[in-house]
Amino acid sequence: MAPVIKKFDYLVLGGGSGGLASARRAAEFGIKVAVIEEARWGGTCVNVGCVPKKVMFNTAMHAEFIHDHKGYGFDVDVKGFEWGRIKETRDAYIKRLNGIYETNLERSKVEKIIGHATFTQDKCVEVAGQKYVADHIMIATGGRPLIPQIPGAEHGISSDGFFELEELPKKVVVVGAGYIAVELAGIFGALGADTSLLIRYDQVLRTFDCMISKAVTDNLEPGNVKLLKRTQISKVTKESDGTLTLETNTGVIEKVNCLLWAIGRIPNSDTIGLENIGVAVDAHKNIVVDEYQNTNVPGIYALGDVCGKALLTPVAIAAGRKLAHRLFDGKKDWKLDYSNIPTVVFSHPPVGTVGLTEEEAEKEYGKDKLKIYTANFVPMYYAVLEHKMRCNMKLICLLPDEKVVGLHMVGQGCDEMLQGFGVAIKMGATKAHFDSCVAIHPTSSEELVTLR
Ligand SMILES: Cc1cc2nc3c(=O)[nH]c(=O)nc-3n(C[C@H](O)[C@H](O)[C@H](O)COP(=O)(O)OP(=O)(O)OC[C@H]3O[C@@H](n4cnc5c(N)ncnc54)[C@H](O)[C@@H]3O)c2cc1C
Ligand SMILES: NC(=O)C1=CN([C@@H]2O[C@H](COP(=O)(O)OP(=O)(O)OC[C@H]3O[C@@H](n4cnc5c(N)ncnc54)[C@H](OP(=O)(O)O)[C@@H]3O)[C@@H](O)[C@H]2O)C=CC1
Ligand SMILES: N[C@@H](CCC(=O)N[C@@H](CSSC[C@H](NC(=O)CC[C@H](N)C(=O)O)C(=O)NCC(=O)O)C(=O)NCC(=O)O)C(=O)O
Repeated sequence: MAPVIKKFDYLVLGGGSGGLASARRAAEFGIKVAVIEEARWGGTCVNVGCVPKKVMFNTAMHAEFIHDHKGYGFDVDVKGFEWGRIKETRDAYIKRLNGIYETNLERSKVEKIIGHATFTQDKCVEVAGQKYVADHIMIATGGRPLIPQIPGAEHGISSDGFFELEELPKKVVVVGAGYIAVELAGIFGALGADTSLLIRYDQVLRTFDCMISKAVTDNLEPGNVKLLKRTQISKVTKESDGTLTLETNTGVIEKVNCLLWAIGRIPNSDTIGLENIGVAVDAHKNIVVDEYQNTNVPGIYALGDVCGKALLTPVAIAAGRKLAHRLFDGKKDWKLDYSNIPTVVFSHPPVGTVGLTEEEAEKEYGKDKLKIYTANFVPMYYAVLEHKMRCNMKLICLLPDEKVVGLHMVGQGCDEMLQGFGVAIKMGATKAHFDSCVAIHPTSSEELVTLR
């Protein structure tokens, strides 16, 4: 006899950032909620994304600061760096977080279902032979790294594999020009690996403001990352000594210990039986949703990376919580406003950006309607050091009242500097509002309120 179909008020596919946040918020409203997860609680962010990446970024920051100790008068001998040790403590931290997330679900009275979820033709969700139904079903199955279709590509790893590395590879090649490529190449470089970054064009982060793109590209080599422009791999061969030989359009790269693909991600929408229920996806397999996270099928919603828009943890969390309030808390109009989402790239030094790029602003409003303010300075931290990492800032203002429509910066501390400015911009701040705030001295952030 077939097992009885279990019914919930709210069924969530995916126990990552969006799924967990939405499920737990929904459970606060006294309804019956379940979340299905096939791997580890916490999803990409906790297990193979933001969290372990930030630990490694912090590790890399230590490596950078060690070089600066001498300039500040310290006589410090570095005897070595143990990748294995930070990996062990990092793994233990992630394991603790997995447990915390599991306990949080139990505390919130959200039922946990372990296994791979797929939609069936009879409009159920099936996990390991058990069927489930719900009045409201939300898909937050995230995405996975893209691996190119070239001979030998399987000898490379993705960002997932980065977190499995047991030691710092001697010679590394990272391929890609986005967030992940820049962040992971920066970490490898700072920690002392012979690191090359292969990009298809002339700059990294090409979708960012041109100032950011140029500054981050220029900062790669001083950050111990060799940049190979207009270079694409056509074939990867694994040699008998275990190293990789890469054939590219600009030459052969030999004796590579680690090849890392960071060329984008694809949504996990093709493994969940969407065809059985007719949920629409776009040409990139992103689930198509409206501004309320509704798919084309009533009662089925999607959010986070699987929708392909602003692939960031706080976006998935915020969309998930808003949806829970809309469906179960009577907040009929609640939805996430996807405009002015602040974001940081943990490059060396980091990037902070919110709002329109200069190119986007020109396209939307016309060049003559904009006033652009910039700053380019050496932060005081470097005053007593031989090496200098400049800080670049840009404020894009819309005339006549100079409403700030874009803020871009790259430099030491810009990661932590952005959130407050993000609030101001979300409130509709003008240049005059920025100017009316007295500077905090001496900080890099004061430059943003004294621009002329
Ligand atoms: C290397 C890296 C670094 C990043 N750094 C940052 C950062 O610094 N800041 C930031 O904001 N964002 C960062 N991100 C992006 C961030 O991790 C994602 O935007 C976020 O995790 C998306 O959340 P989600 O809920 O949409 O999906 P996920 O967190 O990916 O969760 C999806 C979950 O669904 C599960 N799942 C998939 N299919 C099924 C199925 N059929 N059945 C059951 N379970 C299933 C998966 O196992 C997974 O646990 C980073 C990403 C990567 C890869
Ligand atoms: N700090 C944060 O908040 C982080 C956020 N994330 C999120 O995860 C998302 C995914 O990251 P990521 O995988 O870096 O993707 P991105 O979309 O950021 O970047 C991928 C880049 O790789 C380049 N590329 C594409 N195809 C190829 C190819 N065949 N060969 C070489 N290069 C190629 C493209 O740049 P080009 O066209 O110039 O070649 C493309 O922009 C990010 O967009 C971000 O939203 C990830 C990490 C950190
Ligand atoms: N922002 C601080 C705090 C870091 C932090 O949030 N730590 C997390 C690490 S996992 S980071 C995983 C990520 N969390 C967040 O992004 C933090 C969420 C924010 N505080 C909020 O509530 O909106 C996420 O995917 N969340 C989904 C969800 O919370 O439902 C933690 O310890 N969490 C334990 C706990 O929550 O009890 C920092 O960077 O130091």
